[in-house]
Amino acid sequence: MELSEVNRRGLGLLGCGKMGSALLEGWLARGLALSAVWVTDPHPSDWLRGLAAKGLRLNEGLPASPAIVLIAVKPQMMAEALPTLTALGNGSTLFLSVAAGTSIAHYESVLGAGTPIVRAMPNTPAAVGRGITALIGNAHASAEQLALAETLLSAVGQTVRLETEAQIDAVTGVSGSGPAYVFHLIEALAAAGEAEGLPPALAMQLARATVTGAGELAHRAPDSAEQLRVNVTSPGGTTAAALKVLMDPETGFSPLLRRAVKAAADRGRELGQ
Ligand SMILES: NC(=O)C1=CN([C@@H]2O[C@H](COP(=O)(O)OP(=O)(O)OC[C@H]3O[C@@H](n4cnc5c(N)ncnc54)[C@H](OP(=O)(O)O)[C@@H]3O)[C@@H](O)[C@H]2O)C=CC1
Ligand SMILES: O=C(O)[C@@H]1CCC=N1
Repeated sequence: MELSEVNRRGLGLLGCGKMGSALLEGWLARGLALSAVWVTDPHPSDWLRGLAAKGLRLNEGLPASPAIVLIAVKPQMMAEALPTLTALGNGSTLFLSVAAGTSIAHYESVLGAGTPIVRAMPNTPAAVGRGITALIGNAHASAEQLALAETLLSAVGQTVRLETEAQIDAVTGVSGSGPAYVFHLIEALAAAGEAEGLPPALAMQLARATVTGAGELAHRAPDSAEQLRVNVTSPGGTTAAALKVLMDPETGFSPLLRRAVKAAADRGRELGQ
């Protein structure tokens, strides 16, 4: 099943906020027809309204048997939103969920045990084609349906298949939530620059360019992250002085990120209860 099949049978989107929009934007850029998209969202953005004026179906329900339905509502809205989709369960429609926490077993219990489901965890760099999405299907998702989910998700970045659903909470802690840690790094780096006497705008410009530049270098260079770090670090120099603080085994980055990623993964597990 390829994009032509989606254009023929349609794609439903339940919840089109930050993540749903990022994915939809990428798919439209890759050839998904506006006329094949049905979106349900109580407060559509101006962008969505603009697309509706050009042929996307907004809050008009769903087609009789869409190839795929993307579920992109917050886990907290799931109890209200999911029952609206039960008529499509146990059929040939693939459900693709990006919601943190909500398990495949939960979808099966609401939509029907024979429903093809792919659970995925993307991230917001998908909006610029640089996301990474981990995915796993249930027993009823065919090889073609998994391939379709992968085709769609690879339109907005890299994809990886998981071996077990249990891995997805750790994935959420690393890459799903991860962009927020990096944006906070920019904020914290800029604040530290200000504390060293730089004007706020200059500190922010330096911090943002440094994080995005280092990210691009990590993306393009063949070297390991460790080697890229070593390349910046002159013996006895300024970077070594900073890394002594950041690589402290008790108070440095590693134990801090370990706690942060654990908190995110634990919250994912909690949302799944
Ligand atoms: N943001 C991210 O970085 C990532 C998010 N996710 C997952 O994606 C999902 C969506 O997150 P995100 O896009 O950030 O959240 P948003 O709040 O931006 O988007 C959710 C959208 O769903 C709408 N909505 C609420 N209730 C319903 C309903 N009953 N039917 C249809 N639509 C409804 C919301 O409308 P309103 O605002 O009016 O309530 C909103 O537009 C979550 O499950 C999250 O776990 C996964 C990976 C990364
Ligand atoms: O914060 C959240 O719960 C979602 C899941 C991953 C990123 N955002």
